[in-house]
Amino acid sequence: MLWLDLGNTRLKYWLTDDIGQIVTHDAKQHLQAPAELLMGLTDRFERFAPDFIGISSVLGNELNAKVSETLSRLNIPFEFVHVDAAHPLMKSQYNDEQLGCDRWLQMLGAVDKKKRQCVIGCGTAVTIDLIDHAEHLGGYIFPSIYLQRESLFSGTKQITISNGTFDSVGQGMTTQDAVHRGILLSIVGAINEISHRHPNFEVIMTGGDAAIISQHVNRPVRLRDDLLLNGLARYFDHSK
Ligand SMILES: Nc1ncnc2c1ncn2[C@@H]1O[C@H](COP(=O)(O)OP(=O)(O)O)[C@@H](O)[C@H]1O
Ligand SMILES: CC(C)(COP(=O)(O)O)[C@@H](O)C(=O)NCCC(=O)O
Ligand SMILES: [K+]
Repeated sequence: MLWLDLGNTRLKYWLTDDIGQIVTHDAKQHLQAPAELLMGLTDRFERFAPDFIGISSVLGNELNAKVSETLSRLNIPFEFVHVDAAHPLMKSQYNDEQLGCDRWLQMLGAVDKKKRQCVIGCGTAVTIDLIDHAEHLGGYIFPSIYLQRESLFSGTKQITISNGTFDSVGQGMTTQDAVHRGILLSIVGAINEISHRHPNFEVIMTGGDAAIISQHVNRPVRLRDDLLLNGLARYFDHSK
């Protein structure tokens, strides 16, 4: 099988064998041209001859149509995931026409009907979702640390583009530190507040910035990089 995750920043893919083991996987920035990036990967995909392609995309109809066009040339059946708020593994109270399919799949990949869970996706946007015994209660969406920094750079005169690091939530004494620490604190503080409000929820984090953010969270965090893949596998198992 070939599994694709088209996020706002990166395209991730996994090739898995008959028993679901990962044969190879990678993540690449697509620069809003995922179809062109896929075109460059088709040789690699053809060599593995997957019998099915399952796709998660949050890129919208126009880019999805281009992706479909590229994938059609492979002559391998493919299918995009559609959010199902009444899925047998997890019910959701969220507006299912709006819920991002990566968010939903990450939850589907994590959900455990015996637990209360808080699933945090740290991608282009940071998403925080609450699940109570396999019922999605809703959540929050924040701009990532990088999007927040860009908005300060573009919306102010005296804060100019700099390449600081997001490594502390202590107060800053320079503009660069104050910007990076303030932004990191906005996300970490929100996570700490939400986990304070929901003390019995297991905190699970995934996505490109999960490692940077999780270090400052004052609760034990389970880092999982397999959630979306797990969600895709669970989804296509149930839809056939
Ligand atoms: N090699 C990389 N290229 C781009 N972003 C990376 C890379 N490694 C880690 N990241 C981080 O991952 C984040 C994107 O995370 P990801 O989960 O791939 O997002 P999305 O699903 O929105 O595409 C970026 O904000 C960036 O900080
Ligand atoms: C919230 C998201 C932008 C996160 O995307 P990502 O950071 O993974 O690229 C995406 O799931 C999305 O576009 N969702 C639609 C809005 C919603 O979930 O309500
Ligand atoms: K958008």
